[in-house]
Amino acid sequence: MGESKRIPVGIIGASGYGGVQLVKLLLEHPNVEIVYLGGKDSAGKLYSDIYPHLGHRVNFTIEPIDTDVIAARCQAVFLGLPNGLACDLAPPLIAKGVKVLDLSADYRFKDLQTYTRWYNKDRTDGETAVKAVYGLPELYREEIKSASLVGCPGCYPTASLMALSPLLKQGLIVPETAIIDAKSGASGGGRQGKINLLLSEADGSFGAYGVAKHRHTPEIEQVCSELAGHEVRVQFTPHLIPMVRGILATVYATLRDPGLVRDDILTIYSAFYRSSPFVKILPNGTYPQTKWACGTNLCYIGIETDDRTDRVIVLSAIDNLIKGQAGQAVQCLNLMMGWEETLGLPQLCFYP
Ligand SMILES: NC(=O)C1=CN([C@@H]2O[C@H](COP(=O)(O)OP(=O)(O)OC[C@H]3O[C@@H](n4cnc5c(N)ncnc54)[C@H](OP(=O)(O)O)[C@@H]3O)[C@@H](O)[C@H]2O)C=CC1
Ligand SMILES: CC(=O)N[C@@H](CCC(=O)OP(=O)(O)O)C(=O)O
Repeated sequence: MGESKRIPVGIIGASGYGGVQLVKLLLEHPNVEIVYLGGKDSAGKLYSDIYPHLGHRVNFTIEPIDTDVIAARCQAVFLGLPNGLACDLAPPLIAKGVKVLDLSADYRFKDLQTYTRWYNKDRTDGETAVKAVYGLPELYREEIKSASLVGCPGCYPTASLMALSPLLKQGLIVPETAIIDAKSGASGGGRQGKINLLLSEADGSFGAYGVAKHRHTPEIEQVCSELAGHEVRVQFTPHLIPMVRGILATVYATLRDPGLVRDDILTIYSAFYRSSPFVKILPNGTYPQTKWACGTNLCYIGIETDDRTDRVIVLSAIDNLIKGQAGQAVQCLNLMMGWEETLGLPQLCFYP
């Protein structure tokens, strides 16, 4: 595709971590051209003043958010905003024919009452929300291809669901026994001044938060229930780990058939993800490290069984800002535009 065929795209929330990942990925994407960067407090600022390391590649000024201007300029727009804002912006954009990829939780839920309960915001955009597709290509690839509005999954749900989905879809586990123990780097909290993310709080320490009440729980349960064919409750515990990026999710569940061994499950996972270019199933006895996924759109999965406890243990590692956020959104855009799913998305990490 030549330069003139690039589609014009915008990024709202460009000054945030999701925004800057998108800028990097889209600058290197052969089929898009960034034509609009939007924000609130950052409006009027030169992008290179916020991110001087990009000064040699970008000459943008962040603009105030104006849906008429966005619709006039952009064919697709990424919303990288705090929860509760996209649901006001997406309806006018969708009505004007712009494809919307939302990185927040606003369009992840089928049942808006569940959203309101967990996110404490009433919704009046039901007509728009009903069009939204959950942006996990490994599960909803066909639906994403024809979507105009994609609610990209949270970082923890991405890591958790990549590990759990084959087990639930194939009925291999007792669903209610699933326990997800996940660890995230600090960039998962965004580019804001939060006390728990300060170096002096987070460095050299490691702890859980949101135990039995993290807002990603209902999102994970929504998809698990769909896969299992009945309502499923999971136990999800997130932890903040003193590193910048990456999530490792360790999932434990009781096998329905205790005779199932690791090799059988590896075969099932390989078949389940055979058309998913970003999923790497690790061979026997290899367990993923977050470092392998960092900077890439990959999800590494390792599997073990324990014949003493009749449990399966599945580990998945992603980069929370790429496969867990901006990269996944670009993967969805590729599908929505009918392009190769892997276009413009890194598959080799910066190592060590
Ligand atoms: N970080 C992660 O690992 C992941 C995050 N997400 C989700 O993606 C979204 C973006 O996250 P992240 O990039 O980390 O967030 P950041 O905190 O890094 O950035 C938030 C952005 O939102 C803009 N913003 C904040 N308030 C407003 C407002 N009232 N009106 C307009 N713009 C506003 C800010 O722009 P300005 O400075 O101009 O005000 C900033 O660019 C969130 O919904 C988050 O939950 C999803 C998956 C993973
Ligand atoms: C380490 C850290 O703080 N992580 C964030 C996850 C961010 C995310 O994915 O949130 P959304 O669902 O709102 O998009 C958290 O637990 O709140």
